[in-house]
Amino acid sequence: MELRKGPWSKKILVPVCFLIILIWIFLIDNSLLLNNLSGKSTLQKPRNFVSFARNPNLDRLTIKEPSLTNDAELKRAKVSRLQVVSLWTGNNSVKGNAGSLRKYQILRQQGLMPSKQLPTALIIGVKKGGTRALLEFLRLHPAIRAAGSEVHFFDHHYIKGFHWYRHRMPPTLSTQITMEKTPSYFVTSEVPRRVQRMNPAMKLILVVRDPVTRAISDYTQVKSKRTNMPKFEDLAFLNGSKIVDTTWVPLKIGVYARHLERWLQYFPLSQFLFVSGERLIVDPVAEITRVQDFLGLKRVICEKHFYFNATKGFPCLLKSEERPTPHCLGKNKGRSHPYIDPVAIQRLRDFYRPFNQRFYQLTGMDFGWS
Ligand SMILES: Nc1ncnc2c1ncn2[C@@H]1O[C@H](COP(=O)(O)OS(=O)(=O)O)[C@@H](OP(=O)(O)O)[C@H]1O
Repeated sequence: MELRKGPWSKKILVPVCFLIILIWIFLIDNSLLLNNLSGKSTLQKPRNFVSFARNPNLDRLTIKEPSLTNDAELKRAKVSRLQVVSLWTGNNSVKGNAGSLRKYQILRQQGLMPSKQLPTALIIGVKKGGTRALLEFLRLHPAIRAAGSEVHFFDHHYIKGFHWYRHRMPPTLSTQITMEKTPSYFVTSEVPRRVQRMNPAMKLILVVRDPVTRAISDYTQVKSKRTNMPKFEDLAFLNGSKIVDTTWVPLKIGVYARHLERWLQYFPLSQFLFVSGERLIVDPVAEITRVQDFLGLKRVICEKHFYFNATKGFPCLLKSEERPTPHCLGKNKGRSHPYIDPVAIQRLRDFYRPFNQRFYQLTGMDFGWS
C-alpha cells in the first residue's frame, strides 16, 4: 500500500522514527550493561592450599553445576549465571553514584537483589599478623565483600544471635563471598565450636607472623595508647629473671600450635589457609594469589594493584574500594618498634622454637622463623 505523501504523513513518520531510535538505543544500552554484569569471571575449584606450587591450569577450572533437583535450585542456577558485579559502595547500604544505582535497577529487574548474608570465610587472626592488610587487599576482588571493621561476633557478641551478625555484613549477590576479620577469634577458646555450629564448611584464614616480632608489635600498640608503660623486657620475663612470663597475653598469643590444635578439634586442616605475614609484606601478590585460589575465585588481584611505598616500607594500594588514588594503610599499621634488648629477643626465640616446630608440623609449612 502506498503511503500518501504530504504534511500529515510527515507528522506521523518523524515521531515514529524517533521512537524507534529511542527504543533501539535503550535495548543496546541495557544489553551491554547486562553483558558487563553477567561477568566474565569464572569461579575456580578450591585447591589444596598446602602446596605452594602454582598450577597454571587452575585459571581455566570451573565449578561444576550442581545437579538440579527442584525449581528453587533451577532458579538459583539461572541467577548464578549472572555472575559478579562490584558492589563497591563504601558502606553497608546499597547507595552509590548514578552508575551503580542504575546497575541495581537492572539487577532488580532481573530479580537479583543483593542481600546480607552470614560470612562463609573468616580471617581469624592473628592479632598484629597483617590481618588488616590482607582484608584490604582482598576487598579489591569484585567477588568479595567484607565487613569494614572487626565484628567480634563469636567472642563478644555471640549472645546477640545470627540475625545481629548477618546485619553487620554488607549486601551481596549469591555469587559473592561474605567475609569478616576478627583476629581475637584465633585465641578465644569458645570460638572454634561456635563457628563450627554456625557453618561447619567455614573457610578459615590465618595470617601468622614470627611470634617474637608479633609480641613486640602488640606491645608497641598498647604502648602507643598508654603513658608510663613498663619496658617490654620487664613484662616478658618474671620478676627480672630469665623465665618467660607465659601468662602475659602478647606472649601467649604467639604459641600458635596450641591455639591451632584447639581449632583442629572442630575443623579439618583442609578448611584452613595459612598466610605468611612476612611474605604478605615482601610479596603481597604471591600470598593474595593463594587466598584467591583457596576461596575458589578467579585471580583478579595482581601486581597492577600494588606499589611499594619506600617511605613507609610497605606495599600500598594504587586504588581501593574507598579511595581512587594511591594510598597506604593507616598510621597505626607499619609502626616502628622500640629498641628491645637482643638478649631478651634471643631468649624469646628459644622459648618459641619448639612451639614453632610443632606449628610447622601441623600446618605442613615452614615459616622460617629462627
Ligand atoms: N601493606 C602493609 N601496610 C602496613 N602494615 C602491614 C602491611 N602488610 C602487613 N602489615 C603488618 O600488619 C601489622 C598489623 O597487623 P594487623 O592488621 O593484623 O593488626 S591488628 O591485629 O588488626 O591490630 C603491622 O604491624 P606493625 O609493623 O607492628 O605495625 C605490619 O607489619
